[in-house]
Amino acid sequence: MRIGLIGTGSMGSLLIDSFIYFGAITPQQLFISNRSQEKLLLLSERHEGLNVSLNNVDTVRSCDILFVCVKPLQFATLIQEIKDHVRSDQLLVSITSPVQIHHLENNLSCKIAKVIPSVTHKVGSGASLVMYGSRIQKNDQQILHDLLSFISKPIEIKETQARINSDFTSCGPAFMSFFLIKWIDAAVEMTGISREEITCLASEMMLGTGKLLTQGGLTPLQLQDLVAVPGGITAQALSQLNHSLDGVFHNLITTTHNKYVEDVEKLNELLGDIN
Ligand SMILES: NC(=O)C1=CN([C@@H]2O[C@H](COP(=O)(O)OP(=O)(O)OC[C@H]3O[C@@H](n4cnc5c(N)ncnc54)[C@H](O)[C@@H]3O)[C@@H](O)[C@H]2O)C=CC1
Ligand SMILES: O=C(O)[C@@H]1CCC=N1
Repeated sequence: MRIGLIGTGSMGSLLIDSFIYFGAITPQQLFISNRSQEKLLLLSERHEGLNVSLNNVDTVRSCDILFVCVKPLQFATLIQEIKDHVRSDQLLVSITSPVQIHHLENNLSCKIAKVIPSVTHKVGSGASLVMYGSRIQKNDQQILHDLLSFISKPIEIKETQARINSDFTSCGPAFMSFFLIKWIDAAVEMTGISREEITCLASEMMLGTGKLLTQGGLTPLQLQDLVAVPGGITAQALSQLNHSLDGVFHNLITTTHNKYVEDVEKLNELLGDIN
């Protein structure tokens, strides 16, 4: 199987590194291109045998599955460039939530899938969100599922729920890190503990919490109740947090969804059928 990847920015590069590191594919099976050369050179240095090009059409012509890892508003130019070169037997995988499957099926003759990855795949962890277009066969689903399983836990979702799901899976690591940064800042400022020491403890705590939720058979509520015994320190702090965080998550979801709708509207204009 030959894999193509266009757009070797942060997520494209992470997918390349992870697919190779976790043994999904060899560098020789990968054909990649990017608008600028610098990131391609860095990837070539890391992975001997990788096939690199500055020409996206070379990438399209060389592969069976093509990952498109450019930003939403960069799709129109790219589609214009590759649309006459894709084949009906090829599978194109887009990794960004606002570009809709119908935008791609309207403009490209190949099979289309949408996968929202996560930075957590760098360590072979986290869920990848998978959505299939109308031309996808059972066999294509199996191939994509097997490939993603090397680096993640693939979960099929409805495209209408891509935003809320990726709020958790792909924005989530940034949200959780933001929460930790604020908490660590306060700890350093108020107690004088070293940032390195408390960051190390906080990271171990996040790992352990994640394991309890994924492997330890606990729901978040059960976990909370195990720690927050009535009348204890945690229970008191949680009551304060509950008060302080009132409305925060509704605002968070409103913000991600408003930005998503804004992007989809721009894409509807840009990706109406391109002739
Ligand atoms: N960063 C994350 O955690 C996640 C990102 N995504 C999605 O991945 C997409 C890419 O994000 P990043 O990698 O962070 O962006 P980025 O800006 O780092 O990478 C985009 C790359 O595409 C290249 N590019 C743009 N137009 C091109 C073209 N016509 N031909 C060839 N290369 C072209 C750029 O030179 C750049 O290297 C975004 O749409 C984002 O929503 C999805 C899930 C998670
Ligand atoms: O929906 C997306 O495309 C993104 C990238 C990070 C989170 N969500």
